[in-house]
Amino acid sequence: MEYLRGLKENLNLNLDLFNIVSIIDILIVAFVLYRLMMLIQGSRAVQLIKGLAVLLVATAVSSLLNLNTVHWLLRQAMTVLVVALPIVFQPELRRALEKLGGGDFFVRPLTQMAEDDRSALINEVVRATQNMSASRTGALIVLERVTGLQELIDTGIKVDGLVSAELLMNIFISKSPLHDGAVIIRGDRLAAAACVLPLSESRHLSRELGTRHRAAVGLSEQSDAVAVVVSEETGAVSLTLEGILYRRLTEVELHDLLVKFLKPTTTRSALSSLWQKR
Ligand SMILES: Nc1ncnc2c1ncn2[C@@H]1O[C@H](COP(=O)(O)OP(=O)(O)OP(=O)(O)O)[C@@H](O)[C@H]1O
Repeated sequence: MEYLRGLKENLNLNLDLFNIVSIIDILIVAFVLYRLMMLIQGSRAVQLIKGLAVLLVATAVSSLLNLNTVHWLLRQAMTVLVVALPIVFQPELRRALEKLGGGDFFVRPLTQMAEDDRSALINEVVRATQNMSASRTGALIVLERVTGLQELIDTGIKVDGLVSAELLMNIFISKSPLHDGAVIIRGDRLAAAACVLPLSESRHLSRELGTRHRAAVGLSEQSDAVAVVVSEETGAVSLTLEGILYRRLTEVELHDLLVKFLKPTTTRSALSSLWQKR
């Protein structure tokens, strides 16, 4: 009897411990996995993970159906892949480790920032845009949402400064060495300037639009980022999202679109966009 009571108490204690420790454990793993997915999104690694998932499922199915030869072949392929992966993805791995060490891993995406901070950032972008529009200063400002833009950030020059209208205007002044190309904003930081974006090949774009606008549309076709363009020729302000170009925006229209498009994403929509075709 005594023994049974002791066993029960022991079990209860272990169950209590299991609950708290397991929940913390699961939360940590979920957070790390989520951040890892955000990190690799938009990079070549996404395609690779999809390929690996297919291979894993095929291996499991072949084992279940006793397809011995197919199963053996798939297992050999997996072994070769595991050895080849660190070599092929060496740049991505290095970047991920650098990010982890540099603290970028924990940068809060724009869409998940506190509302006041996001609203302050939008105001700075709108203020810079209006000033540059009035002075006909060409500009291309990219705001990262869920898709990681690390590969594009790497094409430019690292800035890593707090976003302000003054900083943006300073970068795009025509004599500035950083004025050519795009700036990319990640969270509340201006990550890099002079970045090269992919050009859109769309035939639906007006002929009067040059490469600055094509670059903004191109980026928005390949990622979920928002890009704001100020035309050097006309001072007109445009915004792109998902391949759509919103042209000749007033200050209020630009502000409202930014508020709308940068509103917080749910984890579900973030994850579903991770698996969208690029
Ligand atoms: N692939 C690119 N990525 C980022 N920026 C680019 C890219 N291609 C061009 N640009 C920027 O666009 C500028 C050239 O703009 P261009 O006059 O061709 O475009 P536009 O759409 O007509 O704009 P604007 O109305 O300002 O003249 C370049 O100096 C450069 O700063």
